[in-house]
Amino acid sequence: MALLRVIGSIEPRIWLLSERLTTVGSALANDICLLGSDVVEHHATIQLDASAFVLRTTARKHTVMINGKKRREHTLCHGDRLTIGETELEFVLLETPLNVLAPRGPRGLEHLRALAARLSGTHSVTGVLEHLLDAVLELSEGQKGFVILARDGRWSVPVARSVDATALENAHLHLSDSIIGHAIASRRPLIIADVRNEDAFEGAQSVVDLELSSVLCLPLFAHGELLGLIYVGDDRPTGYFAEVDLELLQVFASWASLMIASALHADALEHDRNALRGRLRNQRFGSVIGASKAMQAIFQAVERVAPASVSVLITGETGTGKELIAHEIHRRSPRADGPFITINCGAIPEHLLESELFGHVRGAFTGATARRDGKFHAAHRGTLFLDEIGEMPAALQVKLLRVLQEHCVTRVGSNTPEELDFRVLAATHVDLHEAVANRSFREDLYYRLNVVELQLPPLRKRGGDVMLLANFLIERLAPELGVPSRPLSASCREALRRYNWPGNVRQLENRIKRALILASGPALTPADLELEESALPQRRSLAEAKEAFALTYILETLERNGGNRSQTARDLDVDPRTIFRYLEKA
Ligand SMILES: Nc1ncnc2c1ncn2[C@@H]1O[C@H](COP(=O)(O)OP(=O)(O)OP(=O)(O)O)[C@@H](O)[C@H]1O
Repeated sequence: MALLRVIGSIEPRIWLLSERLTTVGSALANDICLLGSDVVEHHATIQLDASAFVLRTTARKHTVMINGKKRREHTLCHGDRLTIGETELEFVLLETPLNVLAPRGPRGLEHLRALAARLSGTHSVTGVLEHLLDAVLELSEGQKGFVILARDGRWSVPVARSVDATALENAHLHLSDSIIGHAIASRRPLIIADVRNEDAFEGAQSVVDLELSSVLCLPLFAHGELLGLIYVGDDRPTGYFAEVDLELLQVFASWASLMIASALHADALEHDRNALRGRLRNQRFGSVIGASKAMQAIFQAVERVAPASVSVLITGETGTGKELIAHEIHRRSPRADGPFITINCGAIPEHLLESELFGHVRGAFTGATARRDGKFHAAHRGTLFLDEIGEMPAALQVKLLRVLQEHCVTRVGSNTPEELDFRVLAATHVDLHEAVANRSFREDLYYRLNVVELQLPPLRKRGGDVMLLANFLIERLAPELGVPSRPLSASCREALRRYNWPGNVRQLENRIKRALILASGPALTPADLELEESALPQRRSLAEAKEAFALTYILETLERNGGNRSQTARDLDVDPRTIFRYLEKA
C-alpha cells in the first residue's frame, strides 16, 4: 500500500493509492485533482504493476518532475518527490504490502478510503485526530478511546470519546502504564482481547481507570519519532478485539502517523507565520519596515520633524525608501488630509520641468493652448515631494529658491505671483554637499531644503532588517501576484545576509517578486533569488581583510602624494620597503 502526500503546503493533503489505477489531473473526476496552469485535465496515471507503482504521463508534452528531473514514465520509490504543476508531492510506501490486506481487507479498505475523503477537507490537528480516533473506533467497533499527543516535549490528550475527563488528567502518567509502554517499546499495535486474563497488563492504570476488559493500542511513529498513540477500549464481555486485523491496523498506524505529522507541520508553519506577523506589527512604522537601530533612529526623527512645517532633505542610496519616508512624514503631519504630490526632477526634460512645477498661462509657449496648474498648485495645503533634487537644472534652482522663500508661485508666461500653502520635502541619492562644493548645486538652495536631513542607511548596514524585509515582502507580494507564499530556505537566509544589496530594498523586492513567480520547490533557494555562491562576496579571514584594507589605504595615500613612494612611507610611518611589498602584490 502506498500514498501520495502534498509537501511544503500549509494544507495537509494525502491520497491513498489503493486502486490498480489512480488518475491525476485538473478535472474533478480524477482520483487526484490538482489545480495549476501547467496541469491538464488528464495529466498522468499511477498504475500498480505487479507490486510496483508506475507513473505515466498521458501525453508527451505533459510533464511530471521526479526528484527534479522531467519524466514521462517512472517506477515510484519510497521518498520520491513529484512536482506536478505547482504542487509538490511525496510518494510514501507503507510498510505492509497490499496483498496482505486483500483477503480480509475489503471492509478495512473501505474505511480507509472514506477516511481519506473526510481528511482531505480537514486542516486542524484536532480535526485530523478526531477523524483518526473515530476511524479506529469504527474499524474495531470499540466503545471508547482517546489520543495521546506528544508536542514540544509535553504530553496531552487533545481528543477523547466516551471517556470521563478525570480519567484523562495527567496524560503523562498513562505513558508509564504497562500496556502503553509495551506498545511503544514494540512499535507495533497491541491488542489485548481479555485484559483480566493477562497477568502482565491486568493492573494497568488505564485498565483500572477506564474499567476495561479489552484494549487496543496503536503507537504512532513518524520518521522514527514517537508522535503519540491512539488508545481504544471496551468494557463489554471479554475477547472484544480478537478479530481485528493487526496488519490492517499497522497500515492504518503508518498512514495516521503521516497525517498527524503533516498536520503538526502545517500547524507549526501557521504558528510561525502568526508570530512573524506579530513581530512585523511591532517592527513597522506605517508602511516602513525596520527593526535595526539605524532605522529606529530614522523613525524617531520622522516623528519629531513631521508636525513641524520645515523642509526635510532625505538622502540615501537608490532604493533605500526615501519616497516611503517622505510619505510617512506627510501622513504624520497636520497636512495629512491634504494632497501628497511627487515630482521626479531627473525624469522630466529641462524645458518642461519649469511649467510642470509652476504651471503656465495660455500662450506661454507653443502648444500651451490653455492655462495649466503646476505641481506646486496641486500640492496646495499639502506636501510637495521633489525627488532627485540633485538633478534640478541650475536655471530652475534660482526660481525654486525664490518660490521656497516667498511661498509665491509665478506661472510660466505670467507676471502675477500666486500665494500657495505647501510644505516641501526633497530627496537625492547624490552627495549634495559635494555638488555644492563643485558648484553644480546652489548653496543657498541646499540650506533652504536641508533644514533637517534624514540619511537613510543602505540595506547592507541594517543587519537583521534584510530578513525581516524579505519575509514581509513574501507575505505582501504572494497574494498580490496570486502565487503561493514560500518560506526562505536556510541557505537562502544565509545568502540574503551575505549579499551587499547595491540596489537596496527595491532590488530585494524585485528579486523576491521574481523568485515567487518562478520558484517550484517548497522553499525559496539562493538560485531562485539569483544569489548563487558566485554572486556573493567572498568570505575573508580577519587577517585577509586587514591586508586588503592596508593595500587600499596605501594606494589612496600614494595617489594623494602623486605617486611619491618615499613621501607615502613617511606619511604612513612605515619603512619604504613595506610600500614596495604591497605594490608588488597589487
Ligand atoms: N523599509 C522599507 N519597508 C518596506 N518597503 C520598503 C522599505 N524601503 C523601501 N521599500 C520599498 O522599496 C521600493 C523602493 O522604495 P522608494 O521608492 O521609497 O526608494 P527610494 O530611495 O525613493 O528610491 P530612488 O532613489 O530610486 O528614488 C518601494 O517599493 C518601497 O515600497
